[in-house]
Amino acid sequence: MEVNTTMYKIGIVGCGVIGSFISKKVVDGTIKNAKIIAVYDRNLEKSKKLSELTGAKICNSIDELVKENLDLVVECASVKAVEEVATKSLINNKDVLIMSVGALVDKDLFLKLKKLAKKVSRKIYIPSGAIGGLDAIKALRLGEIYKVVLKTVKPIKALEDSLKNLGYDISSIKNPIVVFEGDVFEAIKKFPMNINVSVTLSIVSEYPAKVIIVADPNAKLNRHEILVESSIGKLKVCVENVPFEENPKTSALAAYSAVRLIRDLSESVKIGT
Ligand SMILES: NC(=O)C1=CN([C@@H]2O[C@H](COP(=O)(O)OP(=O)(O)OC[C@H]3O[C@@H](n4cnc5c(N)ncnc54)[C@H](OP(=O)(O)O)[C@@H]3O)[C@@H](O)[C@H]2O)C=CC1
Ligand SMILES: O=C([O-])CC(=O)C(=O)O
Repeated sequence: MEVNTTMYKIGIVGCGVIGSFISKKVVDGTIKNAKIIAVYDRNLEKSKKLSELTGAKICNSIDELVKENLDLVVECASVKAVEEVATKSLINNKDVLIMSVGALVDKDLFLKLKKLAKKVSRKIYIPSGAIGGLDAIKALRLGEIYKVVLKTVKPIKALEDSLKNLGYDISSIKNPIVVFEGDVFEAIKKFPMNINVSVTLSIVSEYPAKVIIVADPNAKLNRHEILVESSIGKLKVCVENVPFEENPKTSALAAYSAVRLIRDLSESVKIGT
């Protein structure tokens, strides 16, 4: 089914669990005809580790990485990194895949990047990440959408950093509690490492999601329950994701979805919406 047999040159910004997972899948051939050419992380040790695995050049800045001969830059660093990574990638004539989708809750930034991508004829890829059902929501969007709700239930350790920042006493949480209920704008501000999916959902539905976050001391999985109501029909999707051991904030599905997206770039058959 492959049509493009030229080598796809990839740069990675953020050498944490997602960056490492994508790199492993390039090295083991799951993503075919691709090579990791350059890596950058603010933590040099993590860059070195990925460089050892892939043979990629270690870059010392985003500026250095985007000057390399690349087809695609994969941002898997942080919400704060997105504007710089995406802007510089596009200006330097590279496609960009954004994992820290939360940054795009800023509509001005989203529209600015979209306009820039069009101007330079490059693409911005936003994977489904840790959720499912985006294919159906894209179609529902052609009707009228009037409700979008995301209820996320995560183990305490997945939410720990954000909860501490918000002043929660983690040790006192003995039963599942709602730690957030509000709109997508507030959700990503308070939980920037945990709820990127709410922004993906809002972008695809073009409707600001209502978000509920539950911290569950008994949970082992990251659960995302999605409800979309529209004039075309109702969609309910629930995913129960295995978290990464090395970073329990992140579901394995998020990394797999990026791997699948990159792999499918060279497929001639496209399935879903
Ligand atoms: N779209 C989705 O569905 C999902 C998105 N995500 C998001 O994807 C991103 C990557 O996730 P994950 O791999 O689990 O995260 P990790 O924390 O495992 O890795 C991120 C790496 O990027 C580094 N980093 C952060 N900011 C910068 C920067 N400005 N410049 C260079 N390096 C930087 C971090 O360094 P340091 O350790 O110093 O912070 C860390 O080494 C996160 O933003 C996460 O929230 C995660 C899950 C699902
Ligand atoms: O991996 C997940 O379950 C979701 C996540 O962290 C995010 O959306 O930021």
